Formats: sequence, C-alpha cells, structure tokens
Amino acid sequence: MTLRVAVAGASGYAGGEILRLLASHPGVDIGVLAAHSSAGLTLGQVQPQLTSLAGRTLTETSAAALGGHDIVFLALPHGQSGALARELGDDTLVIDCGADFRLRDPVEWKRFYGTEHAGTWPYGLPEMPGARDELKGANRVAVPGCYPTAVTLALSPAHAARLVEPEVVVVAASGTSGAGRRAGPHLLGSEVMGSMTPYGVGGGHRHTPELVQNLSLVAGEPVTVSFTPTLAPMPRGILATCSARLRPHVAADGGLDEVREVFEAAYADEPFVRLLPRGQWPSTGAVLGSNTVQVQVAVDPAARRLVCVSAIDNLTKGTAGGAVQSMNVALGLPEGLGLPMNGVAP
Ligand SMILES: NC(=O)C1=CN([C@@H]2O[C@H](COP(=O)(O)OP(=O)(O)OC[C@H]3O[C@@H](n4cnc5c(N)ncnc54)[C@H](OP(=O)(O)O)[C@@H]3O)[C@@H](O)[C@H]2O)C=CC1
Ligand SMILES: CC(=O)N[C@@H](CCC(=O)OP(=O)(O)O)C(=O)O
Repeated sequence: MTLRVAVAGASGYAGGEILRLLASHPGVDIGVLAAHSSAGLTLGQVQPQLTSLAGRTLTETSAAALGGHDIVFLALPHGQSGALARELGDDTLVIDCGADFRLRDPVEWKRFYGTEHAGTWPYGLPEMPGARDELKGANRVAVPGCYPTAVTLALSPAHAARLVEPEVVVVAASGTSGAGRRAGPHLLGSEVMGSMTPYGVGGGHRHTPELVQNLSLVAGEPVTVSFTPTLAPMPRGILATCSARLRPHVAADGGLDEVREVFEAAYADEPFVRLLPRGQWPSTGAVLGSNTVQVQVAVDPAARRLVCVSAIDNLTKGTAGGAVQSMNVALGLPEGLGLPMNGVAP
C-alpha cells in the first residue's frame, strides 16, 4: 500500500530536501506541495534540482489543502505549525520540522522563542534511548534541531555510561542553509565567503534548552551546556566539537580504549551512526547528502577531558533525513527506507 504525503514549506530548503528523499521512497506517493509566497509557481522554478517533480504546482498552505493525506510534513518557520496541526485529523501522521513541539518545558520555550508553548510531541531522533518506542505508532513527530542532532549523537554514549561530568562545552560550525532560504543580508555570499563568525554566544542560542533537555534525559541528571554556534562559509553541514571533563574513575592515560568500547557498543546496531576508526576525523564533506552521522572520540590526558566530534548534513540527517527516518519508525516501515547512507563527494 502506498501512502499519500503532503509537504508544506515545499519551496524552502528543508521542504526541498524532504522532497528529494521522498521522491525515491518506495512507500509513498507525493501529493500536495504547499508554499506561501511561491504559491502558483511550479516546483521546478524554485527547486530546480528536483527534476522528477519539476512540473508540479505549488499551492497555498491551508489545512484544507493538506487534509486527506496519510502523512503531512511541515517545514515552516517557527510558530506556524501549531494552528495548522490542530486542524489535521488524528488519523494523519504530522511530522514537524520546526521547533514548535520539541521542548518539554513551556518556561524554556517562552524564554527562547518568546511565544506561548504549543505542546510537546514524540521526539524524532530514533537513536536516542527510548525514542523508538515513543515514535512507533505515533501520529505526531517533532523533528530535532540540526545542532541538537549532531551534539546529542556525539555525546550521548558518554553521558549514558557516566564517563563524563554533566558540564559540557560545545562549539559547532554550520553551513548557511541552516538559516533557511529567506535569511537576511548577513548571509549574503559576500559576507560569509572567506570568513567565520560565532553567534548566539553566551547561552543565547535557542538550541541550548534542547541540548540540555536531550543530554539530561540521557544522563539521568541535569546537564549544563555552554554552546557556541559558528557560521561557516559552506552551504551545508555541521561539525560539532563537544567536550566534557572525565569522571575520576576513567583513566586519562589509556582511557581511550574504555571510551571507544562504550561508543562501539552504543552505535554497533545504528545504521546511520558511524564511529570512525582511530585517527580518522569526521568531516562535513564526507556526509554531504547522506543521512549518516560520523563520530570520533579522543581523550585529552593533560586536560582530563573527553572530546567528541560529529559531522552531519544539516539538511539531511539534521532535518529531512531525520524526519523521513522518524516517519519510517512511526509507520513500522524498515527504518532506512528511502534514506541514503552514502554521501556525495568531492
Ligand atoms: N535549514 C535547516 O538546516 C533546518 C531547518 N529546520 C526547520 O525547518 C523549517 C523550515 O526551514 P527552512 O526550510 O530552512 O526555511 P526556508 O525559509 O528555506 O523555507 C520556509 C518555507 O516556509 C514557507 N512559509 C513561509 N512563511 C509561511 C507561512 N506564513 N505560511 C506557510 N508557509 C510559509 C516558505 O514558503 P515561500 O518560500 O513560498 O514563501 C518556505 O517554503 C524551520 O522551522 C526550520 O527551523 C530544521 C532543521 C534544520
Ligand atoms: C546557520 C543557522 O542559522 N542555523 C540555524 C539552525 C537551523 C536548525 O536546524 O534549527 P531549527 O530547526 O531549530 O531552525 C540557527 O542557528 O538558528
């Protein structure tokens, strides 16, 4: 049986990537493609890379247009999903790529997003402990932010095994597509090419509470996160460098064997997470267009810190790939259906 899928935000970066993946997914038929200012245009005019769907026309976004589908992907600006989702029936699987339903704490939502909290849905990161059970049969899914995907998968095994203290420092570089297609002049090519700059420094980035939420759940104790995102002059990719102090029982000299055993066991059965061989480091170029997360770990004996590095494609595993993977889990389909494990290189 093929399932009918609608995509809202089809003219945006996340929507385009969702469609790229769904176009080769054997279990779905692509139905309505909805947009906002691009309504009336063909998909080929705004997403010329999507050849097989180029002749399809974009319609206005409304619950009426999206209704009647088995699955609806929402790839809209923050705050746009709640009202729309309420109008879609419980028999529709709604997968929201925005932030609206990710956080559990309404106070943290208000502090970072400034509006009333819309609610909390099952979290679309299947590799997180317990997530698959919550996703199976779910009719609503909140896809994680791209930085939280990269950081959570870099650090979770270390927290779950209590290898590190619950105080984490993260510096992560993102490609400019993370800011969406309608980002301001600070993302002009002439501003970003040949330059890197941090933003949201000092705990101000809205992904900080999501990182705290995820790592605290995995650790079973409150975790603090000092998070510094950085804009990198590339279209796609996130490289997250995360570190935390080793707990006293972990040997700083020779401790790497113990750490690697923990990470190997945690990711042995995860098709989309690859712990790299010793000495090889994650790179955004190697995961481009794939749903793969590359992870590497190191022990810094002098600083007594564990350093965990991950690389993802922010639009694939960081958004659309995570969304399709979660759809597969929710529907009881093979989890990797329609998802590329291999990247595009060079
Ligand atoms: N880019 C990324 O790496 C990631 C993005 N996300 C999330 O995905 C969502 C979409 O992001 P992204 O694709 O980057 O953003 P874009 O700005 O590239 O696209 C936004 C889309 O939403 C549509 N839209 C804008 N305003 C409205 C509205 N009022 N009603 C209906 N549709 C509207 C736009 O239509 P039109 O162009 O026709 O006006 C466009 O299709 C965001 O919530 C983002 O947080 C999540 C993880 C990573
Ligand atoms: C480079 C850049 O601007 N990145 C975005 C994060 C993109 C993302 O995945 O987050 P959401 O799904 O929460 O929008 C940012 O820092 O806000």
